[in-house]
Amino acid sequence: MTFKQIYHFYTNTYYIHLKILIFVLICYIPSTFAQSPFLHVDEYPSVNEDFFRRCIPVIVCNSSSKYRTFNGTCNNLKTPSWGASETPHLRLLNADYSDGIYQFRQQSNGTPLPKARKINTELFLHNQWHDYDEFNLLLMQWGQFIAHDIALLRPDNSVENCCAAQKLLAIPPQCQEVINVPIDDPLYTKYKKSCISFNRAVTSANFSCPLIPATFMVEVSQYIDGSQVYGSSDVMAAGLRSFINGKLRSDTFLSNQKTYIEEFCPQVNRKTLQCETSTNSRVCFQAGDVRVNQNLGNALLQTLFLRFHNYIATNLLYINQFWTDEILYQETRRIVGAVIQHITYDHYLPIILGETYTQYYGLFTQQTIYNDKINPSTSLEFAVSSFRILHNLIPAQLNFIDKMYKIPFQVNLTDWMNRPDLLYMGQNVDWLVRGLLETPSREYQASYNPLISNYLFRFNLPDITGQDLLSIDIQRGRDVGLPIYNQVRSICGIPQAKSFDDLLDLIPTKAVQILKKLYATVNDVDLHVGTLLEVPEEGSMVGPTTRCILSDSFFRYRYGDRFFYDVQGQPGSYTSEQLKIIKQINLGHIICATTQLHFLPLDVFKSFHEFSSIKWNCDEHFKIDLKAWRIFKKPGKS
Ligand code: HEM
Ligand SMILES: [Ca+2]
Repeated sequence: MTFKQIYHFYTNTYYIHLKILIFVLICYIPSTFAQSPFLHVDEYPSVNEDFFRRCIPVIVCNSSSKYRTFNGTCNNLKTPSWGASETPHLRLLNADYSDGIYQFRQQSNGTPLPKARKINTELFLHNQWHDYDEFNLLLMQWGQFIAHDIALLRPDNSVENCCAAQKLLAIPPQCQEVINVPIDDPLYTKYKKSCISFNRAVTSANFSCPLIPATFMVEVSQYIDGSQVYGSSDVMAAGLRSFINGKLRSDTFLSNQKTYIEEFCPQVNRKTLQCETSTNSRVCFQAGDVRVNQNLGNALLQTLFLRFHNYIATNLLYINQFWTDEILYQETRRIVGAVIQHITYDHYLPIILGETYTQYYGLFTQQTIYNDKINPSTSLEFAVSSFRILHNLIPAQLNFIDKMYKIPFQVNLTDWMNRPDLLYMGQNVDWLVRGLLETPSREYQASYNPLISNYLFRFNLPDITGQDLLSIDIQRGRDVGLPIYNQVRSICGIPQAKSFDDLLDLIPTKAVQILKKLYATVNDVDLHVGTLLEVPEEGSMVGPTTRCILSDSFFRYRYGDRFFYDVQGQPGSYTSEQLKIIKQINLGHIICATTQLHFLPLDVFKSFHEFSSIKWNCDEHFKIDLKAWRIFKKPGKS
């Protein structure tokens, strides 16, 4: 072939067609992955079908409804209870119990598993710790806010102190697995503390539906739908509404400087929610999620979203004066839910999982095509381990930062649990928002901070030594019968380890040496322990097994949600103008709309660097224009 012929060959029409074909294939592959990701979502999960057969009442759906139900029913019209509150979790793998039903699993050689607290002190607690330069605490806090949208597994607290119950002749079943403290514990031994109270989680039996093996229930709507703001039942939602102009009930008062109105979640009697009652504190908020008061950062985001709802409702009324309270409330709720989804998928997940990976997996930048075969329920592997891995980002302290960017004070997160009083004082809401924006996050690493590893809930318990969140997470995994680490590796396409040394592909040598001492075999290592030790994947914050389980869940919450904000062809799907507005909104818009902060970085999850970052004016860069929601005609009039 002469050069001319070669040139001609490569430029002739066949070749151009070939190039088009290759181009189409390249474009098509990612969307194929979107339907069939690495962990094949339809292949593995099992849910106790008996629950659906025996214990779910008949649900009648209105398929033309524009709005979600509060409990999540009727999202999937073929199986209306999928993703609903008070339905079981998915299990990606079968329950692992020594009796196949409910008793904690044992090691392969028949001995008990190593103590959860011992695992923490030997493997994790004394690791050096460091902060991220790149991301701030708002990123961590967003994670918890989302966790409360999709997961709630309640401990059975009908016995208050399970440690005290150990002395009873017949130990109540929910107290049978307290966290025993080793005699040489570096902290608790000093206080003569030998037991951390642990209440096993409620099962379907507590919902009059006893099943085998133990079946655990998600008590909130499992879709990302803002249920932490609105509630997961009709009764709860009604209790939070003002029934005036679409707004939520709130407590308002004049700010310290008497220049603006401060708005907060309404208050309840301290004893009714999980607020701490022993001190003189007086504030206890009510919101769509019972954990609203759990820590200051979470109570802060709940406050901002209450304010954001009322801000949007007020603006919608302004442009559609004839809208009733019901329309204003429902349309606002849809916008708030859409914004929460948008921030989660377009801003949060790309940081946690990696931008390329989320794109590849269909979690980022793609249009959502709803698939009614995808079960949107929360998996136990996700809720009890993989998403909790990000507990390692929680800081020990929170900074309050004033207008002059000075830090008037700092608090230990663990000193203010279930006690949101501080938010109510002075300009603390604004100061804490600034604190979360300006403080670097704790870096993803193989440990939790020493305060939540030792002093969790210290003021909410009879003794001031507190609890250990990492031990609780490990123990909770055993409580719900999570599969072992090695098995989860395997469903994620990572080679199953035949010996401890095979773990060296993902886990550092020093940690593998300690695992060898703690566990009898590699097939005994807890999921939470193995995944917390994994070194993060390039470009992502988490290790490969965690990334696999997180992606599986966020894929379900998106493609299995008929009301996902960009799904087309459903009653009330958004117009392209409305979608454009939703996609412009980030957490910065919400902060600007709900606080007295006037300047923000464009990317609010990134740490601010004095010399290299720019702050942008709220009025110019974070405005929300709702004119795409303007209706020109009154409904019912032609
Ligand atoms: C801000 C400080 C936080 C504190 C003090 C905290 C504390 C807790 C506690 C006490 C539990 C219940 C443990 C049990 O009894 O089993 C829990 C559960 C959980 N946490 Fe956190 N957490 C925080 C932040 C986060 C973050 C940043 C994430 C994820 C990004 C997260 C994800 C979860 C998940 C998924 C659950 C299980 C929810 C359920 O199914 O009930 N948390 N957390
Ligand atoms: Ca929800």
